[in-house]
Amino acid sequence: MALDITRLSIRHRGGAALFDPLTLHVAPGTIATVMGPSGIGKSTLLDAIGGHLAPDFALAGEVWLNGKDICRLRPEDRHIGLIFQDALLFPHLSVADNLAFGLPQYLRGRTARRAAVAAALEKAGLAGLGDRDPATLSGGQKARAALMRTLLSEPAALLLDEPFSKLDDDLRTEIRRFTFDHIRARDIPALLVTHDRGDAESAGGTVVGLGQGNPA
Ligand SMILES: Nc1ncnc2c1ncn2[C@@H]1O[C@H](COP(=O)(O)OP(=O)(O)OP(=O)(O)O)[C@@H](O)[C@H]1O
Repeated sequence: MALDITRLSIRHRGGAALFDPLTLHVAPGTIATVMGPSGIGKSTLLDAIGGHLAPDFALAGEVWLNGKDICRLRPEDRHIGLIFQDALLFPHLSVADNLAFGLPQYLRGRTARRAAVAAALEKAGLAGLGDRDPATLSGGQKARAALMRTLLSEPAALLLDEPFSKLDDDLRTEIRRFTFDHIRARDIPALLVTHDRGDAESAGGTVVGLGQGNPA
């Protein structure tokens, strides 16, 4: 299923629009990149699509996913996965339990759930590390675990907010390839916010620049 954004704009209540209306088609298995100056509203755009827009912002336009306009749906009904700059793993859960947290409710039975987590750990190069405390993982291992947890929830689309910006150069290239390969393999649309040209080139999809004051 594609992600279709139609004339989306966000306004601070009582203020001007953050950026010119955005229209963007993101095909399944492709990664579109959103760039633009600091403060233009890139993270706020992802908040709006994910359903986490702060109440002091107002939204206009449409976001279509799975054949419906998701703008009025609760965040949990949108089935959108989020990946942030910090690999957000729960510190009080083991690595395996972190991944299990992403599993869909319909997957019943301890054996099936364990098998799904083991397969994901293996894919992420984390086999044997399931019992670890997340704090003992390296930066790259944390990033791969966080991605796997999100993918296990079977998102219909993925939003990535500067996901590689805290990784050093070698790791950045590796984790970027790992992340993009998995998105393509899942055949879901993804939207990437980044300041890095290399990220945008590696994503290989449409690149849009958010701007202000251009005629629509
Ligand atoms: N909760 C909030 N209430 C009021 N203004 C906010 C709130 N959150 C963000 N803003 C403002 O909204 C604008 C957009 O912020 P946002 O974080 O989306 O920008 P960005 O393009 O992601 O920036 P950066 O590239 O620096 O991360 C900024 O001017 C910011 O100060």
